[in-house]
Amino acid sequence: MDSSASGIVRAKSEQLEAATVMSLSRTASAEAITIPEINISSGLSLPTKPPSGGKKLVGTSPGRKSSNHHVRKSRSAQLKLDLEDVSSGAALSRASSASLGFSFGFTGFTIPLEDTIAGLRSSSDDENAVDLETGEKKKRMILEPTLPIYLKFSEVKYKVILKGVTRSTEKDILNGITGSASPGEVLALMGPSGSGKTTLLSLLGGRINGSTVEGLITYNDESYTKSLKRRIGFVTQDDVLFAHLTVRETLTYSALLRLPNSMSKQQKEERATNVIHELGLDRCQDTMIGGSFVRGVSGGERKRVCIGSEIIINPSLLFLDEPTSGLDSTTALRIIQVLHDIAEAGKTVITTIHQPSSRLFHKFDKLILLGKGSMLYFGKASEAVVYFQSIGCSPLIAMNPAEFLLDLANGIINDVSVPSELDDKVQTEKLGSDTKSDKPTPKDVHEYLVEAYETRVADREKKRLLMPIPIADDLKAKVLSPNREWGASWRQQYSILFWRGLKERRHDYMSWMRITQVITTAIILGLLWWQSDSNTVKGLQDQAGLLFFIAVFWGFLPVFTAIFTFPQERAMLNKERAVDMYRLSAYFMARTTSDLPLDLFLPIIFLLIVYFMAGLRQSPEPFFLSMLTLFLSIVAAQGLGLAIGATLMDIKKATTVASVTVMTFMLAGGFFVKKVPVFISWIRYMSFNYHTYRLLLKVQYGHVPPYLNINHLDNGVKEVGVMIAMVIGYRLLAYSSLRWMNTTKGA
Ligand SMILES: Nc1ncnc2c1ncn2[C@@H]1O[C@H](COP(=O)(O)OP(=O)(O)OP(=O)(O)O)[C@@H](O)[C@H]1O
Repeated sequence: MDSSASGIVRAKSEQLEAATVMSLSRTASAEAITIPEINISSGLSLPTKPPSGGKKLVGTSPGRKSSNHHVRKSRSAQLKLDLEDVSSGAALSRASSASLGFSFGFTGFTIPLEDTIAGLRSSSDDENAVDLETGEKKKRMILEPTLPIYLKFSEVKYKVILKGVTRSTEKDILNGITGSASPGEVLALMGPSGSGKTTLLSLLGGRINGSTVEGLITYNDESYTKSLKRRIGFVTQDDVLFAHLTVRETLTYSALLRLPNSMSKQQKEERATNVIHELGLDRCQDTMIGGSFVRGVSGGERKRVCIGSEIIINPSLLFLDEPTSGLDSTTALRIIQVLHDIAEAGKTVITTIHQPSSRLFHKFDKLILLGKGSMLYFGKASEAVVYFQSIGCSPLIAMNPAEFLLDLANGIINDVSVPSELDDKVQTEKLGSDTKSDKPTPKDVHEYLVEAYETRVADREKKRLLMPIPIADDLKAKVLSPNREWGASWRQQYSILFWRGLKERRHDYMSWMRITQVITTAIILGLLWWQSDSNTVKGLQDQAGLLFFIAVFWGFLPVFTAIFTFPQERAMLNKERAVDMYRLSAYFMARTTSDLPLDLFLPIIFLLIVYFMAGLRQSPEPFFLSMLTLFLSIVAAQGLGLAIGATLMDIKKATTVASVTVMTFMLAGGFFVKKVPVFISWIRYMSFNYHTYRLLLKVQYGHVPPYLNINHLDNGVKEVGVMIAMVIGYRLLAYSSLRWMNTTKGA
């Protein structure tokens, strides 16, 4: 047997082991809940869904002929294992290691990227899978190995402190939530609006921390570390995407920034293409995402793009906040099917869901039902109804299970039988009160359900969670790595973000409104000061007025353009920084420099028009020096706008502060008032209008005529020095504000 053939055999046999761990993890999860009265799950059982069964987006793993064989083998292997085998940890640990040596496609195990891959690919009869939607053959997605992550959480409590005018109050959001999710499973968090689903999801995803969080959340029995960010995908409820990028551009930039440096640019782009195929986005790949003012892709497609941006990194843990809200049931089912397939590929998937249809509901492996921040149920989704029946709550009419559970969580029991315990309690309470009705109130129902869960299930679950994860120490250690890893180098991040910024704002750059505004102003100024004469006192005073206006105009415009920069991108910045997509410094530099080309192009047109129409000093030197002075003024003013925007992060507040500031700077600029009281005269040194005006005067006239009543002007170096200090200082302030915002968010 040659080496490549032996590689294939080795890889295939390990693949079988890996398939076995998937079955095992499902089996382990299948025993999640055992209720004293009725045995909801019976220890080791067959997985609720076969590892490669069900409808898939694409066909199965390489060597489809052998895939059934694998499944059969893994199932029979699984049947042979008894409970000791599972809990001894050896089997899981071994199989987990094997799974690490393998890559997962969404639809099953695939081959490792290295060594044996070439041989296997050529021998595979299923390299191209069939898209269920179009029926077309397409290349299968190949992902690098995934670290299986077991998520456990015990007694998780969370409260917020609400600051009132006179005193602060505490509000309990979560009251001791316990549960777990294993690789290969989809755990759904369900409950009425405001029950704490998003909060729990954020806590589990490491997005909320602080002193108001209690309880234990572990990942392979280890606490959260920042290195986990690269193994976690988090799809937020709001689809935060750039409106003017296409679907392909969005996913490609995500791949370029987030995938490890060890992959080439081409491989990263290929990954983006694969994700597009996997999520059925081929038809809209060149369509803009769109937003409030731009028509773009549909809601379902947007959601899939968001999911794609997260699964592109091949995460071990995938969190999704209401991925189906606002979608029709078919699109919702399709998205849940995608999640199902992702889980089958060895990931742990946790999703919040509002009101799933029954078809959707049956796609979940495990379920947590929350009511007012308390646990009402944790266990297999398929057994939730049986559990509630066991505690005396049964639907009286045929109902979607999700609807039944949500009614219970809301305390609505119109079409639900009431347990005798609850009835007795209501009757007893009624005796002592005139107002109490016969029917249990939502509060009564909630208390009964919480108590039932506490007494019948909670302790058992908590004990179960204390058992260590049967996984090898070296795999656990991978979760522990304290180092942050960046997908791309600083230089690459800068360049990707720079070009992404240019693409996203290409429409702004070509904004005819802005160009027209500048050209029209220039022409009006040119006409008003048409061929002005600087040889007379009146003419010179007029020209000085023009120069001051130019200084003010190119001070105002950049400030009011720049204040929007960071507040507008705040959501995106938070989202991307939360997953360590790039360094803040790379983003800051890229964001502030990608606007410069247009910001420096417009004043050239402006000055060309005004300068010659108004008849300013006609020689190249003063023209270019005036141009440089304007550039300096623009970059300094931009810095002020960026600093105000980044510090306040609120467009309304920023606009108010900016207007007061620029007005003060304008008045202190030295044109309107020459004799300023000493105690406030320092203010002019902070005004870029003042320095720009003085430089423009110097460039035009060499010296300043005494009747202009301007302080002594030397060679202008001082003014240039102060402006350069402003360029740097304001930007440093803006950067520090962004960093502070980021730190306080705990990202
Ligand atoms: N920082 C906070 N300050 C005040 N209240 C908060 C805060 N965070 C969460 N809450 C409150 O906690 C409760 C749970 O919020 P959460 O967003 O987790 O609910 P949810 O179940 O996801 O709701 P929905 O389905 O409507 O999204 C709500 O009543 C919410 O108002």
